[in-house]
Amino acid sequence: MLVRFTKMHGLGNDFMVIDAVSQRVRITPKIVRKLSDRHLGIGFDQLLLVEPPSRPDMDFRYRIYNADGSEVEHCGNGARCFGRFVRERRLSIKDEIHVETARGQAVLYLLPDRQVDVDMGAPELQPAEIPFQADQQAVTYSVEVNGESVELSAVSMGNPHGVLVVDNVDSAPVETLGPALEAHPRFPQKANIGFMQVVNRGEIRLRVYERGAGETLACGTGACAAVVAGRLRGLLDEEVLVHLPGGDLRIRWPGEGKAVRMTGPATTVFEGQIYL
Ligand SMILES: N[C@@H](CCC[C@H](N)C(=O)O)C(=O)O
Repeated sequence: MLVRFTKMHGLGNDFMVIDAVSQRVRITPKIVRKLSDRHLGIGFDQLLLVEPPSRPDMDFRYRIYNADGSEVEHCGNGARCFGRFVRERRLSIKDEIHVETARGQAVLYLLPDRQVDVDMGAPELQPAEIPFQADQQAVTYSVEVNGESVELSAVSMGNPHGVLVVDNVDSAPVETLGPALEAHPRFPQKANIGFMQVVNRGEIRLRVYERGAGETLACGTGACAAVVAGRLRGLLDEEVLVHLPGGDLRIRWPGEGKAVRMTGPATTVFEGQIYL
């Protein structure tokens, strides 16, 4: 089966995007792992599959697979690339696009200069919903890992995140604590782990060790989770500029029960065809 695809990225978090609206595609975890290989395949952090919606009030459904083949609930940078993709492939001419994800929905607003604004929905903070093992909801939790105790916030943006505050992201133990916390038993479905340095009340620096992909150049849901965690800890204002290794995202969160908004770029790199 010969399949057309587009290679895209959001601040260096890169994607293979496949139109499953106008072509037939069968994706399995094994195929995703093969395609994600940066030496033997296309190479990407996530594969995005654009499908017809299952509900009449939605424009599309979009499925997300991590490089390790696991299917996940949400992807912020992917949502922006998805928005540009449906416009560039003329699957939609709308500036406001409603999309179903594995655990909810997102609304995308296409802006000039390849910028996309995304309504990411309200964060979930109840431990059982994240999921995170704790007796009751708290702003931070002490977690034993690698023989030490770390303080983290647990937030779901549809997908699970743990967020640590560090003095300096450049020297943060992302390579050691990242994988250990990603697979920590208190995150029964694993988690994305963010390391946040607060620059001031309107600016943070962030590195994210992503579940199923390792450290990426940017993580959209990770940026939203970090701002939510920083706001809950009283460290940040409503609008925050998030500096990631691949570039900047603007995140806005008015507070509990309200949706998080994320604005940033989406870039097309090339188009191709591959036998699956
Ligand atoms: N890169 C993404 C998040 C992709 C999914 C994540 N690795 C997970 O397993 O939840 C983003 O930009 O949000």
